[in-house]
Amino acid sequence: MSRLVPRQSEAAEAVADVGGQPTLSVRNLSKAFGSTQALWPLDLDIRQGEIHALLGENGSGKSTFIKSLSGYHVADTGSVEVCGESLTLGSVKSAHDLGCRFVHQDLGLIRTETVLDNLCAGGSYRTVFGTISGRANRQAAMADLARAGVDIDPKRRLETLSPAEQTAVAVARALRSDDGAEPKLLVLDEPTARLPQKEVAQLLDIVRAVARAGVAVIYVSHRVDEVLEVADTATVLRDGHKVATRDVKELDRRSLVDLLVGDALDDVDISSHNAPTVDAPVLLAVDSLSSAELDRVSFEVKRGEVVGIAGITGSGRESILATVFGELPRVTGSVRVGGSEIKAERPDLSIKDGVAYVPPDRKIRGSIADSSARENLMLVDLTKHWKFPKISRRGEHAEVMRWFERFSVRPGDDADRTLSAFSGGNQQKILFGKWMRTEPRVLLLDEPTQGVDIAAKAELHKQILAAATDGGACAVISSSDTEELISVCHRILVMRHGRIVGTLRGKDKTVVNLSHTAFGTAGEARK
Ligand SMILES: Nc1ncnc2c1ncn2[C@@H]1O[C@H](COP(=O)(O)OP(=O)(O)OP(=O)(O)O)[C@@H](O)[C@H]1O
Repeated sequence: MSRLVPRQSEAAEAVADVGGQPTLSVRNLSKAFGSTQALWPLDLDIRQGEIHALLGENGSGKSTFIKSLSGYHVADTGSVEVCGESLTLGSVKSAHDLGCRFVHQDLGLIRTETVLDNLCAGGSYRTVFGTISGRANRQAAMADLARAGVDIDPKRRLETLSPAEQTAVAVARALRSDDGAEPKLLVLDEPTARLPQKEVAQLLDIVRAVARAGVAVIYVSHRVDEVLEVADTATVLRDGHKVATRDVKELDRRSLVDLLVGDALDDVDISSHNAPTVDAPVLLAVDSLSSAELDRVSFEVKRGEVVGIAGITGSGRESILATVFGELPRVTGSVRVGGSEIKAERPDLSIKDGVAYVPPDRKIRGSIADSSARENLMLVDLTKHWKFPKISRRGEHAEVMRWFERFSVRPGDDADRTLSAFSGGNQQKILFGKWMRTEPRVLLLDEPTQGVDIAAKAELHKQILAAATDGGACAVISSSDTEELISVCHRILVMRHGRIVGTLRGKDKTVVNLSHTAFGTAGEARK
């Protein structure tokens, strides 16, 4: 059994600076891409053992900053010191040698391998007299894992671990010091973006453990509440400028959101939107749908309704919408939209019947990264601008600009740049626009706001609600973000072991109820 090391006192208090020198000292660091100044000259100091949150709206420059630290980008100006030693800008090796470590959202682990093999990836096994020693490696692995605050058997296969534990393995691997380069700084890029709510607390414990071990942590996140809970300090970027660096003790949710958006934020609250009337027609009817991961799932969604799907990883939540859409194979069951049958494995026909599906892994399935934002937006339906014998570029451009404005895509004036040159959150907005322009009757949204900043998230939520309540459509949202489901959905279907085990609506839609139902600890589930 794995166990997470109990939470201790605040990290920053536990570790004193060595000789008063910051672990990370950044001066005047800047980076432009063509005419886009992604990062204006930036100064930043981070102490040993400090958890420093980095926040900012989509396209504010967070990734550019981190990639300039890691050596992936060559910064245009500035200098970086790690514990007083100069980093060679643009050199991945220099960043590593000085102790900078990076854990990205996709973790870069092999699910079918053991924890030990993942930790030793790249061949860094311990040897005794030239022979790989199982015992020495296991002991070293346990020590590495303890550094990330977990006690996991290194012989376990990675896929048997919870998502938070898998993140701990990625952190432990990043913090290995086999080659003699002691880790000093750990950069975590949105580590909780894909975690179910219940595991967020575990992940935050891992971050605290790392800081207690004396490593400075840069914690990139869009989640304000998490930042307030775990970070000692927060830096907010906006349009490539540093807006502020604050002691988190001086901040509350309101003041941090104000720093982020520079304006009052109008959060979405489902209670201000009418639920569909009892006699509203059923738009989506799923009947006894089974697949490799689903077990006789049935539900209906009425016109005007927004329904959420919750559940832990492996519950069926991740595959249900792709199966309904016809992208994943079905074993039995039927899906009907407004009376017509949606065939299995024929997403092309689903689209014709008015179904839109926004997949979670937009980089793989949702978009063509090398095509322009305009081409991606127009992809699903080019007929609107077809004027024999060619496409009207002017009409197309005008429509693209309208979508850019509606979703505040940044930069907002260049739809011809490739999609991959937009920040992650802006790519998601473009992808969302692509489907919204087909005016779907049924919107299937898988993790629709992952990586999207707080203001854009509120805007996307408004658009989803408007599409359902005013536009005569309905929406189903599958999300690991419990608060998103609670604030946007009229009712939430909770999945476990491939089945719907409970439905939460009204006052029952709480984080606690949701977790209990998802984990099967709520007694007899509500139906
Ligand atoms: N390789 C690139 N080529 C051109 N422009 C880029 C490139 N990478 C980033 N940009 C631009 O630099 C700006 C900052 O982007 P960056 O990815 O740093 O934002 P971010 O804060 O990480 O956003 P997100 O939260 O959406 O990931 C954006 O305007 C983006 O379009």
